[in-house]
Amino acid sequence: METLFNKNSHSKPLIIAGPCSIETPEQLDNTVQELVSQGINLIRGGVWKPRTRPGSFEGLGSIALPWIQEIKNKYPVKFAIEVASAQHVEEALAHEIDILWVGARSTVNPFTVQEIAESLKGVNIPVMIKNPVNPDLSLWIGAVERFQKIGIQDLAVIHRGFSNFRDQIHRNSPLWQIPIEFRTHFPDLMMINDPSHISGKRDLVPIIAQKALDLNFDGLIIESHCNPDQAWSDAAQQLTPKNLEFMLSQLKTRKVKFEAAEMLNQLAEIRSQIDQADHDLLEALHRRMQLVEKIGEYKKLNNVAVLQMERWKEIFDSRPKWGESLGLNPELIQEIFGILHQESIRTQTEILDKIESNN
Ligand SMILES: O=C(O)C(=O)C[C@]1(C(=O)O)C=C[C@@H](O)C=C1
Repeated sequence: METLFNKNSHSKPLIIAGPCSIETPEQLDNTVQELVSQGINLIRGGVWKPRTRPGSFEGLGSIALPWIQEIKNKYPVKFAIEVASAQHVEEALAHEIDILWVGARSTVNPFTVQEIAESLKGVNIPVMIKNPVNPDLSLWIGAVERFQKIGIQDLAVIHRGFSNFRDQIHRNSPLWQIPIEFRTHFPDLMMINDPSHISGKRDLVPIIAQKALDLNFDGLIIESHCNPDQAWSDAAQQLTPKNLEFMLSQLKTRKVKFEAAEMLNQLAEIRSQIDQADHDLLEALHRRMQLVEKIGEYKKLNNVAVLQMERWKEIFDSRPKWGESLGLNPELIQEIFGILHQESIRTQTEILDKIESNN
């Protein structure tokens, strides 16, 4: 079966672009015309828009669907929209929509995901699943599994970032470690980045998009509008098709792997040094834990509390400084020692409890 989301059939990142929301037939036509002239043939456009608060533009709904059909008759494009219910799916299929996506607010709800998946039983259509709004890897994995179980094979996922309370920079925090970990579970699934929703402002879009390519994402879904400042939704983050074209021309695509033999030799050499450094690190860690256990026994013998705030504070203050003088990021060192201290407490508590129960 021919699939759209096949990692091996795309040499360049897959680009999906289009307006946040479909507003008028003219806005849709003008935007698509410009995108097509740049060679973009996968178009996105919001029809039903789940908004955080009432009063924001929630999409035109069903009346926009025939406009999409007209656009598809006029231009050689495939069209993607968001669906959030079985009813949406039915209407989208009736209007020959080519690609569906499940939004971040739907992915959080297994009932909704299941409903959408079941409405697609026996249908051969590409589906993209956005990460849930909250940073919950299992929910994202679960959503993919629900579609796989129903038999949907042409699947991709979209990393659109996660809701946050105080991230001053991003609209949705990228928390890159989550999509990276996701990929360890589904290495063959295409992972598409959505720099528009992560950044929330157009100046930041290229930076996020480049970071995604540096991390080997397979594609980008980007909001583009013929007149972004007048957009009915997400005005601050949409790019004109011209700006999008410029941005795409500036992005550097990276090779997935080292290829040349000489590079591979050098890489193998440096990696073996890393192996040695990691080994040293683990031995040092082992030594530290043995000393911590020794103090644990001593604390038990003398009936002294596990937590020693003064000493801990001294460590917490000094280690980041030591690290910094070696050129290491002090915040990282603080985090590492925080984890080590938790482990010391756990180990020593175990020692104290164990000896006590033997008495
Ligand atoms: O110095 C001690 O008392 C220890 O047990 C070691 C250690 C540590 O991990 O460095 C562990 C627990 C204390 O709160 C302070 C420090």
